[in-house]
Formats: sequence, C-alpha cells, structure tokens
Amino acid sequence: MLPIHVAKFGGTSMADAESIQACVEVVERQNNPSLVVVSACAGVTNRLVAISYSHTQTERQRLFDEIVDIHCQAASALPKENAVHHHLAQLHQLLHMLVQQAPDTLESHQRQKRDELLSFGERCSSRLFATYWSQTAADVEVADARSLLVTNSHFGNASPDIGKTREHCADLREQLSQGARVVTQGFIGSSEEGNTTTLGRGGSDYSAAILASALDAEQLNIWTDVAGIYTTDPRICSEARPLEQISFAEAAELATFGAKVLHPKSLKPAIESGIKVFVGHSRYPEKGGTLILPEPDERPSIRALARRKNQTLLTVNSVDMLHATGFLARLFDILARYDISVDLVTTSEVSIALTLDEEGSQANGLSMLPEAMLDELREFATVTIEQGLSLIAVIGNDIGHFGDISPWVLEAASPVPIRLICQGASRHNLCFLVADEKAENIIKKLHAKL
Ligand SMILES: Nc1ncnc2c1ncn2[C@@H]1O[C@H](COP(=O)(O)OP(=O)(O)O)[C@@H](O)[C@H]1O
Ligand SMILES: N[C@@H](CC(=O)OP(=O)(O)O)C(=O)O
Repeated sequence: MLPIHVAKFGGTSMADAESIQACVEVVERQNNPSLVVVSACAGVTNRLVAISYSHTQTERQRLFDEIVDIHCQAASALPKENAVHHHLAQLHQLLHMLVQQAPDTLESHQRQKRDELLSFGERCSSRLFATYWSQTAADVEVADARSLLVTNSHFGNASPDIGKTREHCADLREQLSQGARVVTQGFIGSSEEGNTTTLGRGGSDYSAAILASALDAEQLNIWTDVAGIYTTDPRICSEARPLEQISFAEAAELATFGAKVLHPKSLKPAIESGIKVFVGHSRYPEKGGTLILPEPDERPSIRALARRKNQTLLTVNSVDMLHATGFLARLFDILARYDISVDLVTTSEVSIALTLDEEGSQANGLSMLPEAMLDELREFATVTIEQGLSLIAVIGNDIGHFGDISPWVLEAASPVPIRLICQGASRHNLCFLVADEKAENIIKKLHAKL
C-alpha cells in the first residue's frame, strides 16, 4: 500500500468547469491514495464575506445571485439530469435562508453566523469536484470537513485540535487505504459543540496540512495557478523564476510576508510531521513546481522577495516610556484585547512604531483601528497613524550574519524614503516599509539583482 498524499486545490483552480476537470486529471494521474481538499470557487468567499457585512437586502440578494451564477457555470459541463444540480439547489436554498436574515446585532452571534455562511463556498465546491471526479472514476465520496477537523470556538480564525482531529480521521485513513476517493472542504471545521468554524481567510492550505498530519500523509500537494513558489510574485515581476526547492523556514517567511501562494500557518503541521510539501500548477502539472523541504540542496543568502500591501504604521509616543517598565506590556495588552496582531516593531527611547496588516483585516471586513482602542492608547500616549504603505521582505538565509545586505536594499529603494526597516530578529528576512505606489518598482529593481 502506497503512502497517503493530500491534494489541495485553491479557488483559482476551482474557478469554472474546465478548471475543475483539469484538477480531476491531476488527481487521477497520482498513484498514491489521495485525499482531495478544495477551496470555494474563485470569488465565492469574497461575496459571502460581503453578504455578512452588507446591511441592505438588495445588495445581499445581488451577491447571492452572483454566487449561484458562479456555481451554475462551474456545473455547466455536467449532464442536466445529474444529481449535483439538485444538491447545489438544496445548498443554495439553505444559504438563501441565511442571506435573508438581517445581520445580528450581537458581535459574538454575528461571528458564529458568519462562519456558517462562509462555509457554503467550500460545501458547494466539494460537491462539484466530487461529481466531476465521479465522471471518470468510481467510489468518489464527499467527507464533511466538519466531522473531521475539530477546532476551538474562535469563529473566523479557529485553531485546530490536532489530537481530536486525528481521532476523527481514523476511519478516513482506513477508507483511503482501501482505495476510496474522498473529497473534503478546506477552510472549515467544527467546534466540539458542533458549530461550524473557519480557519481564517486563505485557510484551505492550513486545513490540508492539518488533515495531512492527521492522516500521517507522506506529501501535501498544493495545486494552484502558478508552477510553484517563485522568486517573487510573478504578477508583480515578469522576470520572477520558479524555485525548485525552498526550506520550510524560508517558505514560512514568504507566506507570512505576503506570498499568497501559501497560507502562513500551513507549514507548521507539515514541519512537525515531517511531511514534504509540493506546490504546482493545476492546469500545467508538467511544468513541475517547488518542493518545500527541511534541508534544500542550496541555501542562498537571498532567495526571494515578498510584498504585503495596505500596511498601517502606528507610532505610539510617550515620555512615560522613558526608563519605564511595563510600558510595552500595556501597549501590547491593549492591541491583543482588540484582536490586533502586530508585525514589525521598532522602538526608540520614547516611542514605538509598529505595523498592522490592514489587507488581511479588510478581507474579513474588520476595522484595523477601532476608535475605542485608539482612545485607550491616547490616555497615555500620542498616536500617529500612517496608511498606504507596503512591506517588502527580502528572504533568504543567514541574512545579517554574513555580509550586510542593507546597502543593496537602500540602493534599490533610493530615492524613495524608507519609513521603517527591520533586520536582526530572524536570520531569514530583512523587511522595510515604503509608500504603496513605489513598491512594485523597488521590487523589480531588487529582483534584477537576484
Ligand atoms: N512568491 C510567489 N510565488 C508564486 N506565487 C505568488 C508568490 N507571491 C504571490 N503569489 C501569488 O499567489 C497566487 C496564488 O495564490 P492564490 O490566488 O491564493 O491561489 P489559490 O486560489 O490556488 O489558493 C499566484 O497567482 C501569485 O500571483
Ligand atoms: N475560500 C477561502 C479559503 C481558501 O483558502 O481559499 P483559496 O485557496 O482560494 O485561497 C478563502 O477564500 O479565504
């Protein structure tokens, strides 16, 4: 019996009938028993998020109609009499009931209901994938991820319970080893109380990694719309090159600093379980891809560049900070209470500058700078907010330990002012902030020297 593989297909690979059929071919070409984990069809989750924040019924109905259209398009290559049309109609009916409800006023209820709403994207796409698959193969089943992946009740950004998930995956492991073809949903899980949860935007990679670990899989294959991890986002720089290999640590840094191709959390379960991760193109699997390994053959000092747009720089200035203890603890406590995660930090005698990831929060419809939080900060400090910044990360190995790359960065950025620069906390990156509109050009200049 060959070891189990997990194949994850992202929203771009699930965009329409033709793309889904290409994914089925990819899976059918694999020799190993594979669990397929799918994301919602491209554009569906964004619309579901928009529904959950929209206060007008007309807007909600319009978004719902667009979702139905996306699914009908995706099902268009299936015979009219196929049961999937009936299944989709049932799911759409359930979704419509949620769409018609006015948004809840209680934030905690709202979060729980939002996760229920967001789950429909993957619930529909998994059904579509399984149906296309069953056109060419027997014994295709859909496993509800909510009976496999157990999480806490942190709706919108739930954390997995690895032990319980493992227990819940025992039957699935058996089924796969007996040759069953199983499709499940990425992104969604269930709390112990049985409520639907989601793992955060882009979380299907994370689901796939958690399930791969729970199934003792040998390899996790992430199939997307690019032939692997590139030296930088090929949409920014046409000169970007695919990387044959990259280390877990470098890939994690790339993902954290904006390379959408991989979810930042997805590597942890893979590292812990020693699972190899491969990233490839679902339309052109023959192009090869990137293997993420603990020890790649080469460890160049600069491997790749990443960019995260829409960064907010918060500068908190207070003379109380001078020689004071507990100041940072107080500041971070306030941020944590408002669920704000901090990225880069620099400090001086009386001020601290930190970046907050606005793009990620906006994708979830959240405000990055709630007034109540700013009021609490203003009780003991002056607060300055700068927006419209891009974080550029230079990623590699032993950065700052053997030779200094900052002159190279400063030269590429010049004459654009650098608002903040961070190096030293990790051997794998150097990060800096510049105005959003200047970032692409700087990346191209830096990339030309890679
Ligand atoms: N370093 C990188 N290498 C490859 N792709 C990258 C990189 N940085 C950003 N990307 C972007 O990530 C996209 C794939 O991620 P995403 O759109 O989330 O795919 P999926 O729908 O498969 O989850 C690519 O189209 C590419 O533009
Ligand atoms: N559908 C979810 C989960 C996901 O991972 O999607 P994708 O694989 O298309 O990034 C989202 O859009 O957030």
